[in-house]
Amino acid sequence: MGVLDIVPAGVLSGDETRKLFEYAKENKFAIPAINVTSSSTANAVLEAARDAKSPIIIQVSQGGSAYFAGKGLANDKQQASIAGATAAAHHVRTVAKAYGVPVVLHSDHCAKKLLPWFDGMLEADEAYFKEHQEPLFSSHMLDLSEESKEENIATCVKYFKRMAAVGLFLEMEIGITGGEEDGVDNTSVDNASLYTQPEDVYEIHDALSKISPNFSIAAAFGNVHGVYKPGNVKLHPELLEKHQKHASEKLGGKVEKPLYLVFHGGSGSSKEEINTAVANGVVKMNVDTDTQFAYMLGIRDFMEGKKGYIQTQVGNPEGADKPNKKYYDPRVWVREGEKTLVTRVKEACADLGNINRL
Ligand SMILES: O=C(CO)COP(=O)(O)O
Ligand SMILES: O=C[C@H](O)COP(=O)(O)O
Ligand SMILES: [Zn+2]
Ligand SMILES: [Zn+2]
Repeated sequence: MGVLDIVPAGVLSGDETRKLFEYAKENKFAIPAINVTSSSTANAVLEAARDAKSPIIIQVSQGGSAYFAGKGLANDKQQASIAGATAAAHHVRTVAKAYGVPVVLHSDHCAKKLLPWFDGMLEADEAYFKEHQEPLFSSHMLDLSEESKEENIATCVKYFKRMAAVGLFLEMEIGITGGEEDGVDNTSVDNASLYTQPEDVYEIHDALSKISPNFSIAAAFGNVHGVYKPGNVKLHPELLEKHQKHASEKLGGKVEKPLYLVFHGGSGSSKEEINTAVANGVVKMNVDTDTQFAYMLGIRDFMEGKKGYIQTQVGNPEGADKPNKKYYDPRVWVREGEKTLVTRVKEACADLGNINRL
């Protein structure tokens, strides 16, 4: 039995997303969530998943969404982020089935000030649901982790009711991810808020499970966005076991790991940290910085290696009359970035045990 016995190829609904996460948790593997910013990066992620025979999560951040629509557009009311997220979703929906893999289509961190972006995506989900009886996306993230716990939970409850009505999955964040996300600077937050407490995690589980089972929790365990030289924030994925134990006890002990947990800041993590996280019920690990670097690598090497062929349209080291069209065509050099991105996404799949899972 494999993932395709549980869920179909193509973009999954919220219910199917939960079924996939349940299967991953039972079989002790997790699925990488890769941030994409263009059809090129999205296609490379799908290509990697197809080659690795793996389900995959494709996500867009607020800034990545705006980029997808075009940096030349105004975004003062989140209009470019809404249009770009919608365009990215339609693109992935259109091509995903051709790659033959199940895809969780997700939007990344949405802080309080970015809620108009969330509202716009939700309206697109609701419109899509009217026509197709399923939402446009599989899942969205709400990140009110910088607000009080009470406000965080209340906001999630409010949105989750509307999301559940159209079959969406919710990811929420409690405890802060360090580093940077979408112009939110968490580089100097208080250390304690980088580690979530089991009681807080259960309080969220209790509030959200009354609405629908289709949600996950990004509980902080020292996560940081970006790759920096080792500092004083240390990743402690072993703490996640406490969340599962506490929730299990509160729920009567029948289910050993009741929570679907999410690992933010996957870039630069050691294999050991990843293994511990997966053993403790992490079903989704976000990777952005490392895949950004990977996409650049192929293009950098091409530009360096073919330097003599990209200075003028005609004339290269092989002769003054030789044409260079085969070198400056973006399908050639952008493709090199796609190839190195494919390799890095496959590595993320391997790290998480997400290989040959279809
Ligand atoms: O958590 C992430 C996106 O939400 C990705 O973090 P990294 O950029 O550190 O991989
Ligand atoms: O939030 C973290 C993700 O890496 C998104 O980053 P971004 O805002 O640079 O797109
Ligand atoms: Zn956050
Ligand atoms: Zn994150």
